[in-house]
Amino acid sequence: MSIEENIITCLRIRPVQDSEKIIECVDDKSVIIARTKEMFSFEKVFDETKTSDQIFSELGVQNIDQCFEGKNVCMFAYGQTSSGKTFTMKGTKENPGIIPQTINHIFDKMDNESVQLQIKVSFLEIYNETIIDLLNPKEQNIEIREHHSKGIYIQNLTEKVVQSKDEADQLYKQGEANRKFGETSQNTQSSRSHVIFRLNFEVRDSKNPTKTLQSVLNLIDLAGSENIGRSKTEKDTKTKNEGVNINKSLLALSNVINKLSQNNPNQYINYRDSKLTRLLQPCLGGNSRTIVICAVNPSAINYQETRDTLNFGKNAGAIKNVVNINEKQLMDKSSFNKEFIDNFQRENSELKQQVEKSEELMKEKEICIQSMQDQIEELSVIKRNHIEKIMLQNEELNDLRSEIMIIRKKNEDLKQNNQELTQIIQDLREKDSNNSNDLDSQNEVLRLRLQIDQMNENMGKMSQTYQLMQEEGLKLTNQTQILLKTIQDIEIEKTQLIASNKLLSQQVSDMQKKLNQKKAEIQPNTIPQQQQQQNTLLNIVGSSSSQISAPQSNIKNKFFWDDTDKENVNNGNIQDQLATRDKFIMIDEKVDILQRESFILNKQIQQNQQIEELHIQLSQVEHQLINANFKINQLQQEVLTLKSLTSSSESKFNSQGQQRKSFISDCDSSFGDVIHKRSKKDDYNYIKKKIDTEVDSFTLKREIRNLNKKIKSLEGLAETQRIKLQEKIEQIKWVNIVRIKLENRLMEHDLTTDNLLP
Ligand SMILES: Nc1ncnc2c1ncn2[C@@H]1O[C@H](COP(=O)(O)OP(=O)(O)OP(=O)(O)O)[C@@H](O)[C@H]1O
Repeated sequence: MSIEENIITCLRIRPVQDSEKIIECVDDKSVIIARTKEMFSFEKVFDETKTSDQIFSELGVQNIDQCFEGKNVCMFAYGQTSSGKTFTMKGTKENPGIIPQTINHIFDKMDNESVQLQIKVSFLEIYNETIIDLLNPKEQNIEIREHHSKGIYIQNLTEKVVQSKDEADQLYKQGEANRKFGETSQNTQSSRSHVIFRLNFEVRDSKNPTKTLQSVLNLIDLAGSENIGRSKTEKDTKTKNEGVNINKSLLALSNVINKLSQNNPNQYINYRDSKLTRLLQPCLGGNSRTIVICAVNPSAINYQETRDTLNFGKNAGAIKNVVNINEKQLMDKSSFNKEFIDNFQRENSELKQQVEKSEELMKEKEICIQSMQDQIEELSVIKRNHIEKIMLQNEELNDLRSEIMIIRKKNEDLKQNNQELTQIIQDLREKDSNNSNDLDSQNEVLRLRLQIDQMNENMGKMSQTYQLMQEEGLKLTNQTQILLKTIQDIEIEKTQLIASNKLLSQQVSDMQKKLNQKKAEIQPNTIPQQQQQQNTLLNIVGSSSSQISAPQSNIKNKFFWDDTDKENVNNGNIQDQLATRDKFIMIDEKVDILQRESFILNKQIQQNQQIEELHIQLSQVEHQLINANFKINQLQQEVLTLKSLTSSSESKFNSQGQQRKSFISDCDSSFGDVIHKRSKKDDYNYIKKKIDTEVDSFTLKREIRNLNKKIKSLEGLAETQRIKLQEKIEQIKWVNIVRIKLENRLMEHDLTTDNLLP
């Protein structure tokens, strides 16, 4: 039974903030565009006050129920982006749309009316002109096919039988999660694809068990048409491309609708222009009840899009579909059995053929498997060999790594040595131009080796010399100690001498005092001539010894003059004359004593002067001694420094020599081991480093030689100083002897003078 009916069109106006709306509802079936007063009629107009529940109960229930009667039903929302299509079809958690409400309704109806129903669910998406199975998005091979009896169908699309509301709901949610959404200028959660949620009904007719009713319910949420020029996402190539594809498919849909609306049976309808129109083909002018929900956003800015949608609805409403009740006649028992047996036999023969083919295939596969097993075996052997080889190579590699590590370490050491030695070589080259040109040659290496051997010999000798020097150094130290002791003794003697000198000075001053006393005693009893003589004597005492002889002769002259005078006075009192003469004799004697005393004093003064000179000499000698001591200390210090230098150089030389020896032997052995693995450059570097090491040894030995020379020269200097010191000591000894002699003389003189004193 077929029923011709128009596509049912409804309008849903979404609520907007804009005060100026471009459409006005005339009644619940028509609207007019405010500006143009164009009127558009629909089966139903749902203004912004209508809820999703109301829409479903007024529009959904009655149409979906058609599926239970074997009629195909298709319901889709059409409109610009952000007009409320998804809100209408899917809805939100609080306001579930048509699809979730349909699921509820179907299973509620099944339960309530005991309908024997089998439902299969499939869910697909058309994204950028590609069909994606939303229940199995990994499936790539999804294609639209057409069958003479089945009609248009989708190959490999997942179809799942669902027994309950929850199962269906679960599948819907699963598909929704795989769906493509994105942000557009007008919608942050914009559908970037068309989605078709499909339910296949198979209803067993309770009145006639030989019949089943079969129908398909397509619930479609189309992607919104988008003004790409106005889109802020223009820069985003991906979004732009999506927009282009969406618009292209919607244009194809619009074209199909346009043509169909003209109701010209001869007109060619190009359903193949897009996947969308191809899939919707049965719903557009075919066997389906189709409900188009036109969704509009009535803001002034959307005037053109709203008008287009209204026109789309108008055109769609003009399309006539032929709705059939899709029955499937089930056979009676005998014909059913016959058909069943026929089918069974056909299937059986098909299966036999398949089995034969499979067996052939099996054999081929077995052969293949066998050859593959053989190959696997061969490969296993090869693999084992390879593993063994790899293990060996790994071991070799590890050995090589450790060798490389050692060589690297040595190279680093050598680099360091090289840096030091390069400088030395440069010096050597400057000093010895003959050597400079030959350093790189093997001959030079040999020559250097000879030199090194010679130097080693010299080193042995030098070590002996060094020992001798040490012994001499010890001797020198002892001598120095003795000298120091002597200096100390001299110091003590010097102090004693100073004390004696003071004593002597005191004695001299005492003597002068005594002399003055004598003078004072003589003065009152002397005649003017005597006074003159006394004065002369005092003058003599105070002057040098050479001046003494003149006053003596004067005194004597005086005596002679006195004798003449005596004769002159003979004519007077003889007694007085005799007394006077005695007096004169006594004075004469006293004068003699004084003259002697004066002479002794002069001697003492001379000796004092000598002692003073000796003191000066002594202090000079002491000063020299201090200098010599200081120099000796310096020399000792230098000797010590040189000793430490020599010992450190020697130890450095020994350790470096040891290192070099071990390094050279290591290098030799490493070189021998890895010679086949090393390049010529390595060999060159190796030889160069060896030469450098030997040059280093040569330089060190030369340093030691220089140091030893220096030690020798210092020792010579020390010896000279020691001799000088010895001389000084001799001088001091001599001074002491002189001093002692002088002291003895002074002692003797003291005694003499004491006797002379009254
Ligand atoms: N009738 C309505 N009542 C309340 N909110 C609505 C209504 N219609 C749409 N909206 C809201 O408007 C926004 C856009 O709606 P929706 O995503 O359904 O548009 P769309 O036409 O599907 O857009 P697109 O084509 O870009 O996917 C959503 O936030 C939605 O919740």
